Amino acid sequence: MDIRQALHSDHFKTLDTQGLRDKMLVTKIMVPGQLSLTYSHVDRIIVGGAVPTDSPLTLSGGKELGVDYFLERREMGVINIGAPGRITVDGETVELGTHHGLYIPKESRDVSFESLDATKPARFYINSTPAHVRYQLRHIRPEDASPTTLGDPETGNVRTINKYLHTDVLDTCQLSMGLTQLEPGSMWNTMPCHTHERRMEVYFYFDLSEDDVVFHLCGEPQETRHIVVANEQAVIHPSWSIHCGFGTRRYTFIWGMCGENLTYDDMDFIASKELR
Ligand SMILES: O=C[C@H](O)[C@@H](O)CC(=O)C(=O)O
Ligand SMILES: [Zn+2]
Repeated sequence: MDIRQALHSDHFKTLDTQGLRDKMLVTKIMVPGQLSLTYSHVDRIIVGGAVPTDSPLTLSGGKELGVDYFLERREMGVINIGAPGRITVDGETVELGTHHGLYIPKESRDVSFESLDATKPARFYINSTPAHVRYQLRHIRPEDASPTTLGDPETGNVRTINKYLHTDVLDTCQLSMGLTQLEPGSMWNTMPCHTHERRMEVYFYFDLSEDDVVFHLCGEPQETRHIVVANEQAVIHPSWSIHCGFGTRRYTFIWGMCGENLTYDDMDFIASKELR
């Protein structure tokens, strides 16, 4: 696993472009035939992807976490952004179409990821966080994900926020996750932006062509920087950082949060004119 240390805002200020990318950007997520995981010291979130081709991919690596098996003391959220696939958790198989999600509870021992058709693989995006209670395995279909459409064409940010791992949908220990889809012609997400000192957040951008990018904004509100993000890359934010962006074209992203609370609306909004 790629290990990322936590980043202090004083250090953040001193970094150049490559330095920022090395600390915050995760580029190795969707690798055909592989399970790729990055471990962040920020609230110990694990971020990654599984792209099964000819054979199933199995979650292993308990040793790296100092436990007997991966989810011994963790929970996991998965959203499939590829073709249909299936996930088997301790003998129970769930078929996940495009944009279907799965919550896998603590103490799930055997977890494997498969594509229905190896030539059109599933692309499972994964977030996992420490957990201390075992809740229920749960399949979340896009229509279950509590959609809210907001924004305005005038401000270029018409988008639908789908909340997959959210208190209205299911119980989790600390992980929240959802998928936000922008309408054609809308390029901005999360503007006006916010921080939430109580939770860290990871943004994973996808549905971008080879030629398109997202200018992702991060940093303390009065000390912002941008990171140019390509398709299927993620940015890890400590809780002091804003997180928002604009694309060269519309895109979709998955957000995942963990920390002190599960209160989606617990955000401190920042007036755009206050940003520096
Ligand atoms: O804390 C919540 C997260 O930053 C996202 O859910 C915001 C988002 O999807 C959006 O405004 O487009
Ligand atoms: Zn946020």
